Amino acid sequence: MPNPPTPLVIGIAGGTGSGKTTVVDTILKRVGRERIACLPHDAYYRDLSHLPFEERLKVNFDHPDSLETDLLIEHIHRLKCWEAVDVPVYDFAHHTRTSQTIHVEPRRIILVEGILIFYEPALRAEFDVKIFVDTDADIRFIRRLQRDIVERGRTTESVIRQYLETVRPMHLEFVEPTKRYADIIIPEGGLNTVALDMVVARIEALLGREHLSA
Ligand SMILES: Nc1ncnc2c1ncn2[C@@H]1O[C@H](COP(=O)(O)OP(=O)(O)O)[C@@H](O)[C@H]1O
Ligand SMILES: O=c1ccn([C@@H]2O[C@H](COP(=O)(O)O)[C@@H](O)[C@H]2O)c(=O)[nH]1
Repeated sequence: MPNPPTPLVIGIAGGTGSGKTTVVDTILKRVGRERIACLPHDAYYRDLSHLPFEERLKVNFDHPDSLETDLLIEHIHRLKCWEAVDVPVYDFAHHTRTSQTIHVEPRRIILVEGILIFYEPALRAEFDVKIFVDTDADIRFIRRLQRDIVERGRTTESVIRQYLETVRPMHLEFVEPTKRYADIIIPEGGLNTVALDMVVARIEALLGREHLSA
């Protein structure tokens, strides 16, 4: 029996609200969920249940230290060795890790998504393909405002305050500069069908070649 091929690891970065999740969803739909293992960096936010709720609100969630990146790297290594992993489930309304996990089986393609995934060299080195979703800040802010109120239990005032105090300055310091590491930059995110056609075709070509040589 030949050894199974090492999975291909694709990183999808970009600012908050840029359309990363939409890009991931499109790839899952078009390539097939059964062929892809997904790891959102968001799931690896540190648990803040030891802090009173008021203190949690003061945390800078856009600084690289707020995420347990070592655990994400460990999970990528295990998936690359064809071992399953249990991914934490993060609660954005309470800023805590829940007691649940999501069991992720190893697949030929590993998709990793997050605002800061190209920042730390050790994580950046894991990616075979690096994609940056590039969307203007005003559009990203409007999308975030709508999403955080509907899905993350926030008020308009809290979204604006957080954006001005931490999200925007951290984006300029830690996210935007990592665009230079990208192999592919997708303007306007998940509905850019021309760019997504090219990414999907590349993945299909890789999987197809394996199928033919199997
Ligand atoms: N190209 C687009 N045009 C319009 N709305 C979009 C587009 N891409 C994403 N959205 C919407 O914007 C919001 C944020 O997108 P999402 O993919 O979750 O961004 P991210 O994962 O980068 O934070 C979602 O409500 C999504 O439906
Ligand atoms: O407890 C938390 C943890 C994170 N955030 C914010 O989430 C975004 C990243 O998620 P996207 O889906 O890429 O928007 C980041 O900007 C953090 O500020 C939070 O608000 N609360």
